[in-house]
Amino acid sequence: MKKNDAFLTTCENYTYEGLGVVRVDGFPLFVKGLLAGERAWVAVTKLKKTYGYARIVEVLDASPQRRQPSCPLAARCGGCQLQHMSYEEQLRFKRQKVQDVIDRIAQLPLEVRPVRGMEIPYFYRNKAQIPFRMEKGELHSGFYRINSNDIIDMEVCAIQSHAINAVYADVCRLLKERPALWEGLRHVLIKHAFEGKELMVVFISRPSGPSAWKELATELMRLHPQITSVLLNINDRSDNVILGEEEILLAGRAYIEDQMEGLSFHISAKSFYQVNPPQTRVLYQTALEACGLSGTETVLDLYCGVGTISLFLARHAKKVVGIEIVEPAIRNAKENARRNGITNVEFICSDAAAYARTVVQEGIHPDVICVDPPRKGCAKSVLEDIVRMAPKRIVYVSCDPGTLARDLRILEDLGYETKWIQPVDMFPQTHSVETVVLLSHKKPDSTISVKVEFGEGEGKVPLDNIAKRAEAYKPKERVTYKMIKEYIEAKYGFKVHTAYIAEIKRSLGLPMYDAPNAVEELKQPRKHPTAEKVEAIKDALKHFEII
Ligand SMILES: C[S@@+](CC[C@H](N)C(=O)[O-])C[C@H]1O[C@@H](n2cnc3c(N)ncnc32)[C@H](O)[C@@H]1O
Repeated sequence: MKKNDAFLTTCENYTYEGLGVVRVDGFPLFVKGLLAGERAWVAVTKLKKTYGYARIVEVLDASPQRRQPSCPLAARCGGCQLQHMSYEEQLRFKRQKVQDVIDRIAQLPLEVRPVRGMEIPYFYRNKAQIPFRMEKGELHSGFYRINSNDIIDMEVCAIQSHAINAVYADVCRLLKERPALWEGLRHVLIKHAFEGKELMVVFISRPSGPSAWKELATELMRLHPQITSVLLNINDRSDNVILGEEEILLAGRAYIEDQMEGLSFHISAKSFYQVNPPQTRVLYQTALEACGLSGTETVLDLYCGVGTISLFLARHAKKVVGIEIVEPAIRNAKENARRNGITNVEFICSDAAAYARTVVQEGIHPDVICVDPPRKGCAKSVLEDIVRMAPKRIVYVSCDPGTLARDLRILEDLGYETKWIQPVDMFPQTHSVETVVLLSHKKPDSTISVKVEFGEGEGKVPLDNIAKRAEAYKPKERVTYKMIKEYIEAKYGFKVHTAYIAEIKRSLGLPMYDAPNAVEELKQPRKHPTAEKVEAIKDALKHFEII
């Protein structure tokens, strides 16, 4: 087989990212836009040792699940990957995606429940982060082209809320009239509180005086009275981190206010808030069901963001403690508790791992532990400390099935049994899926291998041992850039530059080693990795247990 060879073949199923999978004499080819069951002519575009990529030349038998994408940019934009699939097929694909990792990585004999989908799977996003760039004297904005850093000019997005689309249109128009602001502009972030009917606009720029921005903010608020917060965020970093440290309030207040299920929330520019409001209710309802609260339980909510799940659960529990690493999010969470008159909740700004360690050392045993970590999942030490706390239930909310499956395997081995797995579609039209899992203590006759008593004396583990064990989890082998590059090439089929790996490591605050071929001065400005490469590098860093 070689590049451009064409084959008549039938699509069997999908990859993790939703590409169609065909086999030619057993050799797998991944085809963008091809649906399961479709017979098509495909032409090879790229070949690797064990797999390849192909493009559709002609679909002969189109699937009844094929749809005309409602967004004209769908084929080029990296934002949505599944607009060519009916929504029913998207849900089927997502369930299978979770099932595959449960079978393969978690190795659990469990059937994943059907995905809880939404009624109208468009215009649902309450947050847009749009890159802006000046090129050849013109201002461009939109989304990144698939596998690239190029911007595709976008006017309307099919998954952002209508209000965000309307504000974005005026932001573009007003910016085009003010070329003095173009040079430093990097991104515009727009957040929309659906129930609160408020909007926040954040201009993210290199260092820039606020006066011209203030004038723009005033004009924007005049056009859209629902905008109650306009900020200038200063970001002079050279990596892919979107928001900088410094924030200047241009107009209104520094947060917006939203409501959900009778609770009200303050959301600031930097705090995490679920992006699909109708489905957030479904997600939290599912988490509540998993917690099985009767009103007498103490609950630990690790990775709590602005405290939404904590406050949601507090109405059904005796006490909830929420842990979050981002300081402004914890400030919002405390304010949210106060404003909602909820007194049985406490919020603590801490790294989840450090807090879990303290709870174990103090011998506290919450009845239920809920975790909702970022995509990288929970560190192994967090899972072990959770098990040491011996809760009756663990509720795991996850936005990455791969890391979820890895963590479920660890918890299973430590004595916690997965009871059910419920995916919820928080991101229609994209290949991402959220999942809620209930785990509970295995029956008394089964072994819990890490439940130990701490302290001095026979049969007890001295507290010093914890630190020693934590040390043992650090990667033992010095992982080289070459190993990271080889892993990425084998898994993703593309190469990444050493400088990109270094950039991501730096942005994550990881230790840097001397690069033997580093140069003092660059001949040309350094390029930045595409979003896809950033993900691949982070995945490799996770694989080698560097993060
Ligand atoms: C997926 S969000 C969940 C937020 C919240 N549960 C919600 O539904 O809105 C993950 C949160 O974990 C926080 N986080 C990331 N790393 C953390 C760490 N090491 N310790 C504590 N919180 C962390 C992030 O800031 C983010 O708010």
